[in-house]
Amino acid sequence: MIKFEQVSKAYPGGFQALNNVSFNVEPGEMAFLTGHSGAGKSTVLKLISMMERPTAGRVLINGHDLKKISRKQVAYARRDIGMIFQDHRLLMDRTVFDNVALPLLIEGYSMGEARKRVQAALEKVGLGDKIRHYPRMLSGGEQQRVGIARAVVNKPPLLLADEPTGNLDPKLSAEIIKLFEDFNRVGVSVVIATHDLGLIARLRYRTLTLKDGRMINDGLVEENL
Ligand SMILES: Nc1ncnc2c1ncn2[C@@H]1O[C@H](COP(=O)(O)OP(=O)(O)OP(=O)(O)O)[C@@H](O)[C@H]1O
Repeated sequence: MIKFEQVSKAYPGGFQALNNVSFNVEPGEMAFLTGHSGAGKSTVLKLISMMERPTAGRVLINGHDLKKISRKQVAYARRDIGMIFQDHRLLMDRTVFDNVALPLLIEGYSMGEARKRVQAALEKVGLGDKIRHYPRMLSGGEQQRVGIARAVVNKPPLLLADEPTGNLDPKLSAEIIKLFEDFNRVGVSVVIATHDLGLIARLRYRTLTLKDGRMINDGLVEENL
């Protein structure tokens, strides 16, 4: 699903955010990506989602070398990736429906089809009765769920989450992780970047650990601690 081959990334100005990073994520796998602040977690996610390009090495998604995807093709290729952010990035002056429908309407779905799919996505995240609400009427955990519904509404095979539980207490965090597990159980590949080691220690998932831009460990979390 995801393959990094000796990937390095230097940002303009010369800062080396990633140094010779190699790893694979198999189709249907769920993995955590961890490391200290500034270790390079977000950079890995940005390279997968084509928001940044590597300065060396290759990133492959489903066998496609992302270097060969032109800027024009990026939006099309991104449809296979659902992104979830810590700050959820919802449009606060739009309803839950408008927020979740956005990727579908951009893709050209009819309003009728969008309505069906948005309702189904909201039901999967437990918010079937909140379609007409505005995000500010929802709790932080519920807002994060709307962000997840928006990420999954067009059924991408890959979900990338950047600190999805960063603003939530442990109980709500566990509920959000459970949602990712539900999607993973039906075959979606999931990569979650987090520095919450307590959260991942309770779960037995593969953990990729970055330190100063290098991959220092790739295994179950017990091996990392
Ligand atoms: N656009 C950019 N331009 C220059 N430097 C950048 C840019 N984006 C990130 N960096 C630097 O690259 C390094 C890695 O950043 P990255 O966001 O990948 O880390 P992270 O592990 O996700 O950190 P955090 O947990 O704090 O979000 C940091 O030192 C950061 O300052």
